[in-house]
Amino acid sequence: MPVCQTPFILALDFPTADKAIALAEQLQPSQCRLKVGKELFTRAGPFVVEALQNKGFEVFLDLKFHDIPNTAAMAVKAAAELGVWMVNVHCGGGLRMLQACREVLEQCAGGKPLLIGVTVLTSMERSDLAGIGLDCEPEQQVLRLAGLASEAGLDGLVCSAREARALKAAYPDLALVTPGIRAAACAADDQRRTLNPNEALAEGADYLVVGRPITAAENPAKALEQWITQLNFTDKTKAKGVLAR
Ligand SMILES: O=C(O)c1cc(=O)[nH]c(=O)n1[C@@H]1O[C@H](COP(=O)(O)O)[C@@H](O)[C@H]1O
Repeated sequence: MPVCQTPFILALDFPTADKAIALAEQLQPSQCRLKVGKELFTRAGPFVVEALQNKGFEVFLDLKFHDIPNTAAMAVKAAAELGVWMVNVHCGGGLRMLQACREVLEQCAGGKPLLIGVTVLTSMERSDLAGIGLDCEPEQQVLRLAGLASEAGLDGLVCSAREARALKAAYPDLALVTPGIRAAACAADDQRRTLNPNEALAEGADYLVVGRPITAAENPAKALEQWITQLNFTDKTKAKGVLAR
């Protein structure tokens, strides 16, 4: 049975380890997993990951590795050695990069992190894809990249919850990690493909990544509690083995 009892992953996009740890101290590992991303990790390094793990939290190391196969795979290995629960890589690195990342984990002794492929960032819409030479809807590109992730044997995908229904139909075994979660009253910020938490679960999302709507609240711990109370997730977590490690 996993420690965490909800699908929430809280994005700790803070400039210092002190701020991230201070918030974690107000939360329980049963309420959410914690995500350490580029800003916090670049400033605080592995120390902050270890500090959060020592408080009992499962950590998603969100560094979105995207490089030549060997470099990306060695970075994934380093993440595994930190004992993180989940790590992500960009599917845009291509099939050989994804395979190298999956293969390196097979050689790791001990607990392996879930290896998750980022498809199309939730901040992007059709016009952004046009700007990088892709003349298609985000969902088409997401499905194309999901095919690579599935072929490479990854555990899941980062996508918008808007694509979750189509992805679950095509790739039922892949866990869907969905950022861009916004309650009706929240600002979208730089997100473009958003959905509210209950809609996201109804569409098939397995994990809900939320940052600013909770971390920028006056009382983030209280805000998280409210988000949990308003969520219809009981049946889903009981039914789904995917929420276990
Ligand atoms: O991989 C991610 O976590 C991620 C992928 C993606 O497509 N979109 C996305 O927003 N994220 C991350 O999810 C978090 C969303 O934060 P908020 O927009 O503040 O809720 C940020 O830490 C992003 O880096």
